[in-house]
Amino acid sequence: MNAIHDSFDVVVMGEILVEVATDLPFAHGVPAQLGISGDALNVAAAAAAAGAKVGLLSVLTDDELGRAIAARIAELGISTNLLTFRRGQQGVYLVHSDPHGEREFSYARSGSVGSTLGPDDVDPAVFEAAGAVVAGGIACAISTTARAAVVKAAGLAKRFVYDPNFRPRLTSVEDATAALTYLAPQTFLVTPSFPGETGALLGVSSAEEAASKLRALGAANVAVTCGAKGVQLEADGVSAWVPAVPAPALVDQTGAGDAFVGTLTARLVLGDDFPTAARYGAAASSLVVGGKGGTGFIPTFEQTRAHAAGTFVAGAVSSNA
Ligand SMILES: O=C(O)C(=O)C[C@H](O)[C@H](O)COP(=O)(O)O
Repeated sequence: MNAIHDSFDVVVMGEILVEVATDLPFAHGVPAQLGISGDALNVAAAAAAAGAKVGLLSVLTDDELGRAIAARIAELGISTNLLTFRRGQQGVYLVHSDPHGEREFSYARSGSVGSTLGPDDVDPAVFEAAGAVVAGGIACAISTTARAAVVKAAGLAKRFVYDPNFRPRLTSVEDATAALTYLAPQTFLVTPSFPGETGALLGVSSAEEAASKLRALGAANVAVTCGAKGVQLEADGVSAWVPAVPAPALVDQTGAGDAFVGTLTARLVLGDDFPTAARYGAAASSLVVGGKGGTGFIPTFEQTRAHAAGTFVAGAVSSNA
């Protein structure tokens, strides 16, 4: 066992993407902003900002670009010890945000180096020791090896957190539902979004029903994110509604769900109870939408705490990309 790896509060796994973000419909082309993102990095950045010691298991290209991405990961306060470098091509995605902050994704990632993540990359010593392990439906969708890596991690983790993150351009409803159903009994926490994922993957029409159905499938705890309204919790045997914290600025919703998951997971591992941790998650998520792209603005925990308490100064939102 490697002592460096023993003490991660949170380990996140998945593919890191180069992000091309634009306000214009793709048909109108540039201008666009370049960033480094992907669900796993967004979650890891939020967890690190929330005070957790975070490791990110991901595969990068063994070249200048891979090293530049690793430098950005370190800058976000995330350990680079779990990164692996291999020959291959870096995955890219384009995100178009409309004036209401809604987004559309398009991908160039088929066969990418990130999708070569596999079970051999999952070191049992690291995953058993972590306070929590976070993985999602995107990792399950990008390749059979990445899905096998998630399954192995779920079997090792003390607290396995699964975000279904259904992406119709990457996977079918059937496969995404199968992954969720298979993994649910091993989860400490599942974080679907309402109404999109809960309708498509669970066939339910309310957040409460989604939580009950996931509990019946074996999930220990559930947090159903309901966008700008709030979060339905079914946790520690108690149902609770956590209202959203209004966003001071709306630029791009990309990464809002991931910021919630990362902050919630970090705060739970650091000892907060579910409603408190979810309130911080909601506050972080409502600040992240003030920046463009998944990691365009990651609030510090001081900013998140102030926002959760209603004392955040709106002018403080600015890009820290
Ligand atoms: O689709 C993918 O593969 C990505 O990883 C792109 C995005 O960075 C996250 O998916 C954003 O997720 P939200 O927090 O739900 O906005």
